Amino acid sequence: MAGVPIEVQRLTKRYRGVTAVEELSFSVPPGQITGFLGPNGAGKTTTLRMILGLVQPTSGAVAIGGHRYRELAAPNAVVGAALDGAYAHPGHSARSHLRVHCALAGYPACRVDEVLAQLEMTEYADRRYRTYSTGMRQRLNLATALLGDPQVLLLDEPVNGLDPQGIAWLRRFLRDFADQGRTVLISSHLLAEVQQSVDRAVVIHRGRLLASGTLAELDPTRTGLESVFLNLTTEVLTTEAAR
Ligand SMILES: Nc1ncnc2c1ncn2[C@@H]1O[C@H](COP(=O)(O)OP(=O)(O)OP(=O)(O)O)[C@@H](O)[C@H]1O
Repeated sequence: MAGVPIEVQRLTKRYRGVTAVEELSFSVPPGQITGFLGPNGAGKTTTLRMILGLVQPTSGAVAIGGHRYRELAAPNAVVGAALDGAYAHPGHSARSHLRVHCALAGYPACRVDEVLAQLEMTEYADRRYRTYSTGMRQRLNLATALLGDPQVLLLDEPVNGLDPQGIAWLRRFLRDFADQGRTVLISSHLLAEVQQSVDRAVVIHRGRLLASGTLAELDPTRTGLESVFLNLTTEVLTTEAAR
């Protein structure tokens, strides 16, 4: 299958009294890792949920390979997602959790062993979830997202709670995934950490786009995305104050 890009087109989401996302547009190309960055409350999770059709936008649209999520014939085989807060039954093992998800989605049962091996989880696959470290739990979320062998991977804050080894492992995994021509979008509020893992970034603040592009475009002097972000937000605040 040719690469599957994501196009976010003027997305807006308003809750009663709160504008979570406003007129947000950006592209996520295949074959690369795109960071979706911004501080807590910037609107990252709401946007990811709108991409997945879990939250209805107030206005705007998302195209995944040219289609809306709900128009995809086999959405889980196109887009795999691990949103923050996903969890398994504490008494289940990774293997039984994956078997249930595999059966529910109608994937061949062999996907469970394939994904466990792919994510190097075989060693603890039969232990109960309640005994898992944060890193193991994150990895199970990722494994669940991969069951349908998707072309697109959306991960909400995948670096949270990982130790340096876990971050390095995830970085290698995502690079390999993107090198196969697949699409990766990972959200994070840890700009400096994620900078080392991504090819491009979409930076948002208060639901609005601050900047998007390759790392070279966003940070030509290599001062780091954190200072780029601080400069951009200072500009926004100064402009707002001058109005
Ligand atoms: N269901 C909801 N009802 C009302 N407000 C909401 C709802 N969901 C999100 N919000 C608000 O929308 C804004 C954006 O939240 P969102 O969770 O998308 O941000 P985020 O960038 O993912 O932040 P975090 O990293 O803290 O999860 C916040 O002000 C949040 O309180």
